[in-house]
Amino acid sequence: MTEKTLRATYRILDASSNRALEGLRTMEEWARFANDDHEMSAELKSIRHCVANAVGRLPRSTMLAARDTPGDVGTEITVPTEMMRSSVASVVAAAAARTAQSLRVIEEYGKTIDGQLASEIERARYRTYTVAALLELSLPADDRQRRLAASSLYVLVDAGVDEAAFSESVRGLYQSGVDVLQLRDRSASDRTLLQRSAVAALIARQCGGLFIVNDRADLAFASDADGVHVGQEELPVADARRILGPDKLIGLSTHSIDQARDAVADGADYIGCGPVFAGRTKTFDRYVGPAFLQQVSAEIELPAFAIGGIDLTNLDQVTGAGIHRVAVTGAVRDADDPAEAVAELKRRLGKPVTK
Ligand SMILES: Cc1ncc(COP(=O)(O)OP(=O)(O)O)c(N)n1
Ligand SMILES: Cc1ncsc1CCOP(=O)(O)O
Ligand SMILES: [Mg+2]
Repeated sequence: MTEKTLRATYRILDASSNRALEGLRTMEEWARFANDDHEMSAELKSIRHCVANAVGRLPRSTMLAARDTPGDVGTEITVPTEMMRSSVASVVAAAAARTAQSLRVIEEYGKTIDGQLASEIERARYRTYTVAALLELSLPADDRQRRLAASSLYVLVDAGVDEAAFSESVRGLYQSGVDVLQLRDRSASDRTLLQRSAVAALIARQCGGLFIVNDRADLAFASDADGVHVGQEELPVADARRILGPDKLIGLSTHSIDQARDAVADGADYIGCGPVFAGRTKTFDRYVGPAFLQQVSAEIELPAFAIGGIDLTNLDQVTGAGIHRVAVTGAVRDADDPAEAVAELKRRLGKPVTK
């Protein structure tokens, strides 16, 4: 191994051992000071010492000489969301991932220098997988994802005639059982959409519902909505994610199984599937029908909301295709008693099959 290669290898081993030890310590602090879990704390401390002892087999002066933090280009490479942790669950999850990745790096590059080091690190890595899983499971799931998984009725509304009427309608819909509400209004100005979204986001939090802005990730961000819904021709999921970060919801419209598969690959949190039937709100050249829903139900693990012309007269065709989540507009907007329509839709949908 050339001098240059050896130095680079020690530099990698130095950086990765620091990263692994920091990740283990981050997990250990929660197990110790939040969970008061003696067994988990002791295991994480033991792993940390095993890693330190294994890395101690390497010449420390050589490792330190290879360190060059000012010259580390990686310190300049940032992604918008890496400085964002909206929950302790995401802190612990990030520490667990960072630790596992770093231990794998030490193990692989360590094999070129000291096989005993590599095997000791391998054992530490397997122990880390186990304790990290237990620690993550001890934390409340990110509430937004949990509420999304439990959602079955999603209603799209417009901005209404004024803020007071909009607020009253939104609160009434959540209180009657709507799980997810989306503001979709092409006729409203940005200012109106922002103001309505901020109000709806607040009411959603008060009522335990989710609030989504249609199309506009910027407005979703500015109003602190729970997320954004984008179509195939709008901002790609990855770009919406850069704006909203890892803990907001991004929904994507899908019209084919390939688009649904792409939505999973692109990191969408849920999908809209349609338009299923002809409806009263938006017209299309073609309708996907229940057959597309059957394909999604058979294959796609993301929460999938059927949309397009769905109401109580055809809901059985949706649930019969295996989809127990729907997004509607007219079925509630045009009902004589919207609250009763919501209650009946929820009753007919039952508890969603949590995917
Ligand atoms: C839940 C849900 N599903 C689908 C859509 C349709 O979105 P899109 O295809 O972008 O069309 P517009 O709603 O923007 O006209 C949706 N909004 N919500
Ligand atoms: C926005 C949208 N995208 C596909 S169908 C649709 C309209 C849904 O409204 P309705 O439930 O009244 O058909
Ligand atoms: Mg759209």
